[in-house]
Amino acid sequence: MSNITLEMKQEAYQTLRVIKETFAARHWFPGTSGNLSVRVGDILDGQFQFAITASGKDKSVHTPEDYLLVDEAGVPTEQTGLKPSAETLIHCEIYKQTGCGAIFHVHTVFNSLVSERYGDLGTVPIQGVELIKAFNIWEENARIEVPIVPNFAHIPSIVPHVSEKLNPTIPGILLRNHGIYAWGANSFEAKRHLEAFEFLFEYVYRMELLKATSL
Ligand SMILES: CSC[C@@H](O)[C@@H](O)C(=O)COP(=O)(O)O
Ligand SMILES: [Zn+2]
Repeated sequence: MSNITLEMKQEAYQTLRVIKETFAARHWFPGTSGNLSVRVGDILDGQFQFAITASGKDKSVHTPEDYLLVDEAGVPTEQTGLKPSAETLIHCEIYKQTGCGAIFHVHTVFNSLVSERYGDLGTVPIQGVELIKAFNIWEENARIEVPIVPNFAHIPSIVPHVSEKLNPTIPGILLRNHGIYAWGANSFEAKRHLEAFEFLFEYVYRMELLKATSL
């Protein structure tokens, strides 16, 4: 599509590169897991493009073949031998539902454990923890519920669950025993949200353990 300039594309790739390096240093991409995307340009009549990590790459290293541009259907918009992330359709759906500007997905032990622990409930309830303010929720003793959707090897089967359970006031969704998708208006906000979720999941895990061991 012609409205994306080379500069816009390069800026998006550079943004992903910096985020990727930062998260890799935290060991947030074990075993090639995780994927990152940023929208490039506006959403016009439901059409948009975003830069996304290529599938199956070692996200702890940089190569000239780490990213590509896709459209709102997840189809590459340029000639490339690269395959977009296997989970591109989840990114497409989140962009469509929220109009956000960046989406980051990581697998961590804490987000996986917590998603499994609360999987049958369908949400992770969290109340009264300061980091909830990172989601722009400022009320006293705020309570949030982070949605959890089932995980399937067949990614298109996950998408309707994301559409159904996505809560526009909570910028993240857990895939059960898989990982989290967090998003924001831009990469700065998506990073803030992801960091807050990870803090809160570790808090929930440790608090449960504390309660269980101090009985
Ligand atoms: C290698 S385990 C992780 C994958 O199955 C998947 O969940 C993931 O997050 C990365 O897939 P990718 O296609 O590289 O974006
Ligand atoms: Zn994943």
